Amino acid sequence: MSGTEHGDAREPLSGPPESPPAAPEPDGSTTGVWSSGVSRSADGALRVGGHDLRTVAAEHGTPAYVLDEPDLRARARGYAQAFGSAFADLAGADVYYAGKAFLSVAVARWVHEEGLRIDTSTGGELAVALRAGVPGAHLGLHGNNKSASEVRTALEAGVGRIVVDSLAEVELVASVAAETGLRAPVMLRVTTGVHAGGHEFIATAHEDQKFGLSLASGAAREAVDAVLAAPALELVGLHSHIGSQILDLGGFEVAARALLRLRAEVAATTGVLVPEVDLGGGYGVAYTGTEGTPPTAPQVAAALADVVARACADLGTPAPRISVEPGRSIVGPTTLTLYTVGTVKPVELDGGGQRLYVSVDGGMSDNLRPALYGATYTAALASRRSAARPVTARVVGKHCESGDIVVHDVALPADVRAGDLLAVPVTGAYGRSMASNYNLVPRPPVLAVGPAGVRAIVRGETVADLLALDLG
Ligand SMILES: Cc1ncc(COP(=O)(O)O)c(C=O)c1O
Ligand SMILES: N[C@@H](CCCC[NH3+])C(=O)O
Repeated sequence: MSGTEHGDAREPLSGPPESPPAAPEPDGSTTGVWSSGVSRSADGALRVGGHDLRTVAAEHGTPAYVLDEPDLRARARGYAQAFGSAFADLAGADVYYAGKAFLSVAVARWVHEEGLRIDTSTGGELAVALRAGVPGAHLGLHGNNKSASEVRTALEAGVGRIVVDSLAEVELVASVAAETGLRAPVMLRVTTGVHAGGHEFIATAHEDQKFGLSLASGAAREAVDAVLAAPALELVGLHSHIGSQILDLGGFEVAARALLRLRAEVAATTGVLVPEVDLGGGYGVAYTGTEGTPPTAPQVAAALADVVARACADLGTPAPRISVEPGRSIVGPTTLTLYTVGTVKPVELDGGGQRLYVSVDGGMSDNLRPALYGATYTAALASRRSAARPVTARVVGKHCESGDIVVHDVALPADVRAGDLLAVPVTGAYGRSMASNYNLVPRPPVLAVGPAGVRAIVRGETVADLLALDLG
């Protein structure tokens, strides 16, 4: 069962120019590529929440991630409400925001205030969520290679669930729990064999990859029995995450049915009815506006509730409490990256025609996804409107790699020039969170635009920060 191929590179680096689409105009909706607070002023500049991006750039510099706080809150609230109502007649549901997509103290606080729990996958993410004041009971800890110290911190913080990823980890968590005298609430991550998602590297439930306990090999069932036999462990749930950037929800039914079947078998053979089933995250978003319509939170919730109700009826077991872990679909569309254009270079192509290479002041260090997955984005002039004819452009970064591409193909006005601002939408998920200091480039700030105006919720790094890490 495969999802969309969106996200895979489709085109070699050189080749005949296409006529790529320009970025769609902001329309205030929540289904397009721009967050709902993005608009264009009468003189053609982009604004977020009424704040002119020229002013934002002048005050905070570029590159910068610009996050639309009301949009993020609305998406988080939308998930909480959609799952709350879709599962009201079953055993209820919790939505965990997947912090790996992007986590900061402010974001953790906002999503918590809007009714979400938080899924963390490292001690670092856990520390940020705890600093935000999210109660431990509303946090989960994931990870395929947790350290004893991460497990200890999680137990001491009273996390609601540690999602165990291997048989070795059953032992690790049991031994840390015994040491601390705390009973560990454990979920087991099961690989169901479903292959879904936008790219090989982000599909996570087929057999030949590192995550989870295989259902087919019997490891999942072995882990269930090991947890039930360990006095320091409490089996609170079964978990499956099938992949990311999924636009076709079909794979979730296969995975949910497999988990619910395992739950029914465990109940039949041990008498233990596992109370919760987590169906993971992975709901896709629109990056360019050409990939079809992504599912909305109410559509996802209704589809999953329907699957759970039918599967439980078929199996003759009561419905479990359900949880899900979306990251990208909550934070991705809330953020744009603002860049300043530097060098603009027309390049003659082998097959004839020209491509305009537009270099910006960031690149693969602030958005690794195009280089890692061939992911597609779009871009728009943010500082002015232009009536110049559209040309085939490629937005590239400032790093020493020809694969340092920000936007593979996009129509930009032929007069795009040094000093223009460019906005790349939908960079909120896996942008700042996968950023690096490659070429010793400082990582940009995350600027939140909200009721209090524009403020940095994550400070931009400086060269002094980089030098401070270097001990000579
Ligand atoms: C275990 C787990 N949960 C949740 C997520 C969040 O996925 P997404 O950001 O695609 O919703 C991921 C990432 O794919 C994951 O690995
Ligand atoms: N980092 C990936 C998604 C995988 C996330 C975690 N399983 C992306 O940018 O699409």
